[in-house]
Amino acid sequence: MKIYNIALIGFGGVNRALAELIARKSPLWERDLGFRLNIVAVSDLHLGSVISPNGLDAKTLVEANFAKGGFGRLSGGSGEADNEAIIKTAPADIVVEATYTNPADGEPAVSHCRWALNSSKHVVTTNKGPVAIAARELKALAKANNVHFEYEGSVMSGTPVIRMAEKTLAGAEVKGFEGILNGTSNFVLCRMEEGLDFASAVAEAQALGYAEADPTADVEGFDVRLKVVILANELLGANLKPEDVSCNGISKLSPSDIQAAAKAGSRWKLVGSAVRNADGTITGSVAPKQLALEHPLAGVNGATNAVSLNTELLGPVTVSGPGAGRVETAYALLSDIVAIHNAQSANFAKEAA
Ligand SMILES: NC(=O)C1=CN([C@@H]2O[C@H](COP(=O)(O)OP(=O)(O)OC[C@H]3O[C@@H](n4cnc5c(N)ncnc54)[C@H](O)[C@@H]3O)[C@@H](O)[C@H]2O)C=CC1
Ligand SMILES: N[C@@H](CC=O)C(=O)O
Repeated sequence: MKIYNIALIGFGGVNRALAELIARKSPLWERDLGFRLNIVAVSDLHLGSVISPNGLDAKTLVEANFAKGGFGRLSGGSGEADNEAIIKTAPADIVVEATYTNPADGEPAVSHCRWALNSSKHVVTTNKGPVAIAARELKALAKANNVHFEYEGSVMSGTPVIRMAEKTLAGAEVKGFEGILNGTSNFVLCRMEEGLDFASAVAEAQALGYAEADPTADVEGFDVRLKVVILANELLGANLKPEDVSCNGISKLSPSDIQAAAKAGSRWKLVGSAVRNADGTITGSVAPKQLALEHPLAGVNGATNAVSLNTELLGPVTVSGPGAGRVETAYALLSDIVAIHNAQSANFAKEAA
């Protein structure tokens, strides 16, 4: 049985959900996926850090109600989050980066990824900052160190988009895309259609684990802008930076705008898109759009996301599924680890042949 030692950087909603899944699903994963995940270190700004070379019990980690600095009470623990030491020295095969997304410069997560890759540890992350801002550098670093940098959860949480488009649609020639790429803002728009006020709808999205640490990123479109950059760079071969993508959010939409759209047989949606122009340049944008009810994105509700990829050979291909949520996003981390495991198993098989 293959065992992957993992270090969790950030122990908020997503990484905690991954630990919960490890506690509940390990026997199933051993049987169906052929590996076991062993948590050897955790570091969190609020809780501190802990290394345990033999592994920490996932159930205990999740169930213990740690106070601020609480990891300091554990054997091998400290009340401070010493991310750099944890990432560089913990006996981990895989670093799971799920600290907060910084839309400005991606830090400190970019550094977390660099430290891990330079220590020849694989990185799986749901953090959009390092992917949107430093993917080229981090992919090159991963290649140089013969490890993987995987980030399926950075767009549409656990719903497969990046790997699906790259692997399953290889050769179909993606020319552009448009989608609903933020669960919080879509949830807020839907709740406002039901009569809730903006602030209460945002508070609900926070309670459900959909929103960013600072929900301004959700409602002002900054989060979608990062996702447009990620998809454009991955699927269209662009080299966009966040500041290249025009960005408007939903915070200026009033309840009367929303009611007026309903009367006119349409709905407001926050749409992220990118297109390859005739001269080969790529243009990306984020903007609220009033979509007729017949539009394929108009019926997408709550924290569900959807993206239509416009391909040369198939026309539009639309993927829809959860765009946010703790367990849904933890699943993306598992899917990244499965991808690493499958690639490694294929390599071993090739070497053995
Ligand atoms: N929750 C969701 O639905 C989704 C989240 N993501 C991304 O996944 C990441 C994690 O999301 P959540 O767990 O929901 O966020 P969260 O806010 O619940 O947890 C983040 C955790 O990271 C810790 N943290 C912050 N800065 C740190 C640092 N410098 N060092 C160590 N720990 C630090 C915080 O104390 C907190 O416990 C974020 O980047 C988010 O944008 C991506 C897709 C969906
Ligand atoms: N806050 C984000 C989480 C996923 O990226 C969202 O609401 O979509």
